Amino acid sequence: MNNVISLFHRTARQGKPTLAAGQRAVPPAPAAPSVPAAPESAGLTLALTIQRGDFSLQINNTLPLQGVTALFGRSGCGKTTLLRAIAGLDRHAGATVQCGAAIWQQGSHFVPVHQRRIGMVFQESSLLPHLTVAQNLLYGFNRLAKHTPIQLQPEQVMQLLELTPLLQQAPEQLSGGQRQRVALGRALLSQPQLLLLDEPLASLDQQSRSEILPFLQRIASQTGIPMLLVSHQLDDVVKLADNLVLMQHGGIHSQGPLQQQLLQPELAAIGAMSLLHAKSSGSKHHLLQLSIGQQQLQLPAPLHADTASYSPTSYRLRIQARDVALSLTPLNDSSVSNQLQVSISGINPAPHPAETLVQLTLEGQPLQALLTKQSVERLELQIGQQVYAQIKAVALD
Ligand SMILES: Nc1ncnc2c1ncn2[C@@H]1O[C@H](COP(=O)(O)OP(=O)(O)OP(=O)(O)O)[C@@H](O)[C@H]1O
Repeated sequence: MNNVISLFHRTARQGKPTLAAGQRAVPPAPAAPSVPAAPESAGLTLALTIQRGDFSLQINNTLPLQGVTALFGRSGCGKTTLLRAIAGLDRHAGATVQCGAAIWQQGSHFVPVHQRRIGMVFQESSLLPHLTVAQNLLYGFNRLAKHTPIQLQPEQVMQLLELTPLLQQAPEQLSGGQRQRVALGRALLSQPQLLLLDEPLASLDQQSRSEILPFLQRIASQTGIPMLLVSHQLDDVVKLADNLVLMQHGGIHSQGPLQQQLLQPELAAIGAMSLLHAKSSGSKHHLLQLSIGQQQLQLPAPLHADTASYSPTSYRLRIQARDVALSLTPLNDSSVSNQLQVSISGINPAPHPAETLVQLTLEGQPLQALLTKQSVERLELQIGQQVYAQIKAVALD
């Protein structure tokens, strides 16, 4: 059984991800350049009605402007249309787009895309082919309007994204993942108050995706610049996002903190999973010692976790519902070492008629278990009951 639990390190300082652990090709983030925190903001207020043939997008919502917010939904539900309207790439009459205190569109007022403080990265990076990496990075930075507040210097961005070795290369000499890193750097150097990322990993193979994810996590934790991330991949969303906006049929079905949003039945249909926040008290014999409230679990430490420079204090655990089993009493004769006391908070139908999705509460955090209906009946599981959750196999992403 693979990928049962994935670990993502979060800084104790900010409570946001800084550097993913596990199969990362990227070492822990170097000492972070000091980056001023982005100002607190009231959110991204949107009022839009867009009609395109049979498709209509209707949005009347305020999205968070903190951390990473994923726009998630089926193909054709309107994610890119919404992102383009936010960026000002498309102008739609009657729309309102307000980012914090900045009104980008309202009535006849329309701030063109180049005057919105937005950094954008798309599926295919659009680096200028005749310029080196350094020149690409600095292209926009050297042309910033005089009054633009500089929150990130080129050296900081190069360090953050480990671009220094690539500076003299041409875009055609870079791998897909490296090109996306440069595109991210260029976007950051435009001094954005919001990063818009439209499937930035979609054109990459699995190896490149896992290489670039930690950099996205670094950006989120070390710059404080809010990100709106369009993604088809729930796995990527769970690794990166703090909030999830679930889009359906041209509208926002629901939005909220990722941990709660994962309980939405629409997401369970894709593959129910849970996100748990755990604290670490270090590692022993290559096993990370983690606690969730009063309860403990152990997981194989990421390979670089034993180094002195790598000592995160909090982690996110991603657990597939199908990898959680339940018993009425603690099991002492099982190979499963992670056994946690939980209470049943819901028993719901699963997409497959033979299965049931059991919602659990573990020290105040939601956990889901996908069981057969037969097992639920045999154990006579009921809401409110205290049971033991065995998290079967353990693997790190
Ligand atoms: N230029 C256009 N003219 C007409 N219809 C369009 C145009 N662009 C998009 N659409 C339609 O608008 C709808 C929403 O498209 P959009 O690209 O926003 O969806 P999406 O959720 O981003 O999809 P995907 O995940 O596949 O990228 C789709 O039904 C699409 O066919």
